[in-house]
Amino acid sequence: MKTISGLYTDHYQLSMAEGYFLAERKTDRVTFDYFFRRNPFGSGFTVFAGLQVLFDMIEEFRYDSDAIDFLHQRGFQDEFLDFLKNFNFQGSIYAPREGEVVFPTEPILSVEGNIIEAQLLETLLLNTLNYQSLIATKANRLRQSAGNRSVVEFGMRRAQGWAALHGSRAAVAGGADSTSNVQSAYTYGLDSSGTQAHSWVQSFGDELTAFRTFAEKRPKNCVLLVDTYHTLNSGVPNAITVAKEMQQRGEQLLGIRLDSGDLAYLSKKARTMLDEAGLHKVKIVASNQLDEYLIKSLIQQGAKIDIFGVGTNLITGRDDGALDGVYKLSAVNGKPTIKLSEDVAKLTLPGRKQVVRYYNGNDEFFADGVLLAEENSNGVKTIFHPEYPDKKSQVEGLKKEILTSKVFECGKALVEKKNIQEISEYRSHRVSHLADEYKRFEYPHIYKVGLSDNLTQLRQDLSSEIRGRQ
Ligand SMILES: Nc1ncnc2c1ncn2[C@@H]1O[C@H](COP(=O)(O)OP(=O)(O)OP(=O)(O)O)[C@@H](O)[C@H]1O
Ligand SMILES: O=P(O)(O)OC[C@H]1O[C@H](OP(=O)(O)OP(=O)(O)O)[C@H](O)[C@@H]1O
Ligand SMILES: O=C(O)c1cccnc1
Repeated sequence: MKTISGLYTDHYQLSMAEGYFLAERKTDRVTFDYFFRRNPFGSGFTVFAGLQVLFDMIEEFRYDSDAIDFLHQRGFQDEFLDFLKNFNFQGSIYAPREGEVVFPTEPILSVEGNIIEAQLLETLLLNTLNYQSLIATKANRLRQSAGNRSVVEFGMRRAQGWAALHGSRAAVAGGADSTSNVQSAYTYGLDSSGTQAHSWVQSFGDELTAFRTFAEKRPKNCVLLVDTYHTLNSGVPNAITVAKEMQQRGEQLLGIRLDSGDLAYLSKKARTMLDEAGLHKVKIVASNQLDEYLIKSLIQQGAKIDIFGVGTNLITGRDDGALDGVYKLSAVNGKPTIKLSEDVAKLTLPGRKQVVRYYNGNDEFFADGVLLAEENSNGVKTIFHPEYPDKKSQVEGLKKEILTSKVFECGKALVEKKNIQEISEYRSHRVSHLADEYKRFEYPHIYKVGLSDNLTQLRQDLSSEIRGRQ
């Protein structure tokens, strides 16, 4: 299958691009903002992920002769197609680092460029950032539940097709330790790991022979699946026999895997049996429709599980099909623009903006302020609720940082590429700056995102001006 990055878009983006070109607007300068309106999974925050993948894809965003022929057949005009032949994105992108903790309403990322290049990027950008941020947020919840135990992503077989390639990467960025997805591990430098399936045991018929053969042929990182016939009567005893044989050869059985039944009960029993056989180092892996709530419950039940394998619920972002991130036009040729809505929550934020993060006295994140780009953040004393401006927070004198900076310019990323481990560490470090109330799974405290006075005023003025014209 040949994919052409420039065609990785919705048809209407190309229709508009052609329209802008033919209307001689190709030099118009615009700003688009990426933001979402609701944290997924009822979370108190979202983990921003996918940025480096987006950069790689933008750097390759081109139209080769096959793409041009294809668009020609679909009725796009020669003049526009000649323009596309030389297309490459030359705009700028402002964003936080991948792995940042982000919140609804704030413009997480802004694209500045000519109207055609900024428009053509929309679908690719939303497709990449929405899905990876969704999965990274889910993985972070699993990480929170699992504490210092390991989490392995097992979901490729249940993913929405090729989404698994990005999903596994986002899972590791969000806090999983490794993945079963070999393609994603290869593409993105992730740790891959795995155990064995029931088919291995079934193919031998005799469980002991199955375990023994696996251990003899693949002694390194050997994990035996113990629930094909009877976990406590045959699986664990046979694994113990093989573990002892391995010990005699100077080898170490890494673990056993439980994949059905009461995982708390079975893991405790299995741990006792392994310990009584002196096999304290053999780890217990558990899988079977796990999620962050089940992992929390298993730990509360005293389950003796060292490694959680999580598939379906992680890679599909259950129970949220998507992060609702959108890409909205906020300025044209230096002039702020707004999209009106009867629903105040859906009014867009006009103009070029910056996001400032404020800290409280305990070095925890206190609130985020959305300011106009030209504002001096030192002059901003108060931020106002985006829907109810009567609600405000004082931010004068608080420690602060500018969250977004220029990260892409003239067709190239400006920031050094981080490996997935570094992205995950950054996420972990940033999450540690959030107070526990925001990390609660049920009804977390709502983090404050406020607008500066100037931005509130600009939004109000523009809305009134446009409504006055209707
Ligand atoms: N101690 C426990 N507390 C809460 N939930 C558990 C516990 N043990 C297992 N579960 C979960 O209960 C669900 C059903 O487990 P069960 O063993 O019935 O699975 P199953 O899919 O029917 O088994 P099989 O794979 O053999 O068909 C799974 O999601 C499993 O993770
Ligand atoms: O349950 P998940 O979180 O999605 O994790 C992945 C599942 O995939 C494998 O099972 P498989 O697909 O072979 O079938 P099974 O569930 O019937 O064991 C594995 O044994 C896990 O049970
Ligand atoms: O390695 C495993 O045990 C594994 C991998 C994918 C799905 N289920 C289990």
